[in-house]
Amino acid sequence: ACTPADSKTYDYIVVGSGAGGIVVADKLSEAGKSVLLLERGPPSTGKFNGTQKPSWLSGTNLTRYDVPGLFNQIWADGVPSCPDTGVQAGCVLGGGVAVNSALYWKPHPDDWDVNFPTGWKSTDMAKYTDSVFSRIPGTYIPSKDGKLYLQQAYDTVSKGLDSAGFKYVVANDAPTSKNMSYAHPAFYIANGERHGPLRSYLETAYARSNFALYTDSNVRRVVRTGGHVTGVEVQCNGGNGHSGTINVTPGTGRVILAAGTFGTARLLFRSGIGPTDILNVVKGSSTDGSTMISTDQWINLPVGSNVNDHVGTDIQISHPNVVNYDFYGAWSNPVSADKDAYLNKRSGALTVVAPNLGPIAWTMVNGTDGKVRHIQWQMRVEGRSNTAMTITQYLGMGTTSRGKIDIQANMNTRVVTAPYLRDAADKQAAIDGLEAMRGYLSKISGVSWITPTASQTSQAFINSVPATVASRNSNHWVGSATIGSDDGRTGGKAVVDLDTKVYGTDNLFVVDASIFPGITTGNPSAAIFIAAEKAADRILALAAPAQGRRFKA
Ligand SMILES: Cc1cc2nc3c(=O)[nH]c(=O)nc-3n(C[C@H](O)[C@H](O)[C@H](O)COP(=O)(O)OP(=O)(O)OC[C@H]3O[C@@H](n4cnc5c(N)ncnc54)[C@H](O)[C@@H]3O)c2cc1C
Repeated sequence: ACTPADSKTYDYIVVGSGAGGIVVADKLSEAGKSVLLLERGPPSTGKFNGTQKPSWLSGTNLTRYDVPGLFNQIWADGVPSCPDTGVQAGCVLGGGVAVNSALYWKPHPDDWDVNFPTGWKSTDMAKYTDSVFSRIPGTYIPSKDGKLYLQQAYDTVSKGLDSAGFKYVVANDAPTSKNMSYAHPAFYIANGERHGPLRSYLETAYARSNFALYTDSNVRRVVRTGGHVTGVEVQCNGGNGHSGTINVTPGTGRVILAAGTFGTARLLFRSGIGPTDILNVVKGSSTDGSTMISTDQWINLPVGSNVNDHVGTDIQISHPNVVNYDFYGAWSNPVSADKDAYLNKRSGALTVVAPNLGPIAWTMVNGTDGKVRHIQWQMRVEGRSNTAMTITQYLGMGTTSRGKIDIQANMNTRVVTAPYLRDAADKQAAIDGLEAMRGYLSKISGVSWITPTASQTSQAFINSVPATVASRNSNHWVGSATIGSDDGRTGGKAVVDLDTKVYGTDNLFVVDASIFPGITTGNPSAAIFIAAEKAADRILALAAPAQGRRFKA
């Protein structure tokens, strides 16, 4: 049943329990602050009372979010998706880190040094990186018995990479080796179950008496007078949700938005923060128009205009040695020996992240504009035949193209400009990277090409895949509320300052993927955890807003 808000106040209200929100909420509560973490979605993993599971998991404290071999089934009934977001995203406890493939990479120094402003360079991030990796060590051997399972595709492709001159690394022991290198995929899995922030930071936060978590509680907008936020408006989403206005501690309390690249942008827009044309859409809407904060209090910032994502291009090969395991069948009819090995020993094929990833490889391309671009090659056993592998080229760190998101009158966010291959140098890097990889993969004896076909040039192939969300989406969206010292109110790109505080406010912050000025080399969640630890430190070091400022515009 829905619970109406009471008069309790919090030093910090954190909106969204994803990669950024969980970590920042834990660090703030560890410092003794009272913290409320608000999540719009329902519980996910078993540890936090999730319930979605196949019958063979009944009686266990596990759900489909916990068991790696069931990750294909996470979306089966649509429960975790965010229907108002325009792209795939997880609207459950844990956000992206509950629904993703749990791939986990210690960032390459360029991820900070090229993209981030002063104070957020790789040397500044080193201690937070150590902290994150001590709390979430990750592993490339998910099975508790220490063995790797279903390695046929991995073995086949890695032999080809060896003969092409690639170097094998243990990825998180060698984060700087991201050129002509490959690794076993690394995951935040422990004891054969999904680990990550849900099983580390959230558990420690949850054990503290100064921490509260409300699931099924959707924040509609922040309540503010001028630049000072007093609380948030919450709508109950059923389940155990809460509703009403929840306030921060008068004078000193703060609100942290961690609702993801789309969710945070939506909250800012609905709170009168963003480009005027987009705020006018909110003002014209039937849901928000009559109650929206008045135009004289709008804060004009470039929210939504610097978004980025890995540029995803799928190629497919096949090889007679590749074996396709029926992970979909594992939902209702698991191989009984595999089910027993999982239930009794947390070992075996069901500890393999569905749909079974092959080697992950990295290359770098020198751009025609003089800038280096990083590519991650992510292989999985899935495709047009039972012996096919799909290999996604993730063109990432160093790309210069950016896109834009906005909000529609029904309060759904959407991508208005996709961030893919808009600049010539990005496109050329995708072509050059592919051309080289085709050569490397041809070293695999017995390989056949599905796409591109042998007669198609790499240029023709890259050009044939539309630069749209439908064709290129990599689920790694960043950048709708970019961090920087170039204040967006006066022509800069930044929405938040170096303390992650929204420009023009004195107690509103953003701590999630939105603040990333550009995409990382690998899948981004580890970098988001690290950034969230760093942000917590900077926020805690800030003096409280001066009393009396709170009623000024
Ligand atoms: C299918 C998929 C696979 C992926 N695979 C990987 C991978 O293997 N490895 C990796 O590193 N990254 C992966 N990613 C990306 C990674 O999960 C995201 O980059 C990361 O989770 C983003 O963190 P965040 O904190 O910005 O937002 P999120 O993790 O999306 O969290 C935002 C949270 O805020 C909540 N929320 C939103 N709006 C509101 C509101 N108004 N009120 C209350 N709560 C709200 C959401 O429900 C959500 O829980 C994947 C993403 C997806 C979708």
